[in-house]
Amino acid sequence: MGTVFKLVDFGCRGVEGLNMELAAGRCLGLTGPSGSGKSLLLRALADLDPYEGRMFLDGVEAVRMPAPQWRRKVALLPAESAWWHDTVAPHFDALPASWLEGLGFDARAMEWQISHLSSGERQRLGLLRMLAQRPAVMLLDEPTANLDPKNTARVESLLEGLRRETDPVMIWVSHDLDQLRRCCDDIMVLAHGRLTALDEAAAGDGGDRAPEVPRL
Ligand SMILES: Nc1ncnc2c1ncn2[C@@H]1O[C@H](COP(=O)(O)OP(=O)(O)OP(=O)(O)O)[C@@H](O)[C@H]1O
Repeated sequence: MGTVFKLVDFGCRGVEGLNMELAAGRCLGLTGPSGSGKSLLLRALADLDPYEGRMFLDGVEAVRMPAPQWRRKVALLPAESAWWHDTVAPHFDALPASWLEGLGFDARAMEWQISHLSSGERQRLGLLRMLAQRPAVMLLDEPTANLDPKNTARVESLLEGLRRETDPVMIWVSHDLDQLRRCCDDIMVLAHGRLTALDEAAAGDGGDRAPEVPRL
């Protein structure tokens, strides 16, 4: 299977010189100290913030695609999702009932007032809204940060099922290393403007060496 998502000399606020290839179906875990730039990196990958260098999806460079089209394909789940209608339903064109149930909702959730949602409900519905776009690349910014263990398990299970069915690329930001070990193929640490494999970072082996180019 060919490369799906590729970064060449990619840089944004806080990260530079990033070269990476993520094949379809791969999930990259991304962790690092608070304020190290993980959210900013995801925003740049979604073409929501300025970046340097080049990024490609299935060989098509981002600059060759209208930004809204890129963002539908390379979709960001932000830590705080934005809502613009009064109720849930108008934010969705179509949503499989199994996904709704998988995250612990029933059809009545579609009628709920946005202003009445708990932070965990917003987070889970925000994830469903992103998934409903059927993106090729999912940029998940702490997707279970507001959730209890039961709902965390629901989210992990739904995403694992989708990985098996539709082969998206995922970049999953979290401070929970156990979660990243459960859900991701590889884990990298963002610190001081560079990405390092978790094992290397843990061994304090980063030194001044340039990080390996991950081909995942
Ligand atoms: N629009 C902005 N302009 C300037 N600086 C910003 C902007 N947004 C965030 N920052 C700063 O950039 C740094 C990285 O922020 P970012 O939100 O990416 O961190 P993070 O690694 O996701 O942190 P956390 O783990 O706490 O969520 C922080 O110091 C933050 O204050």
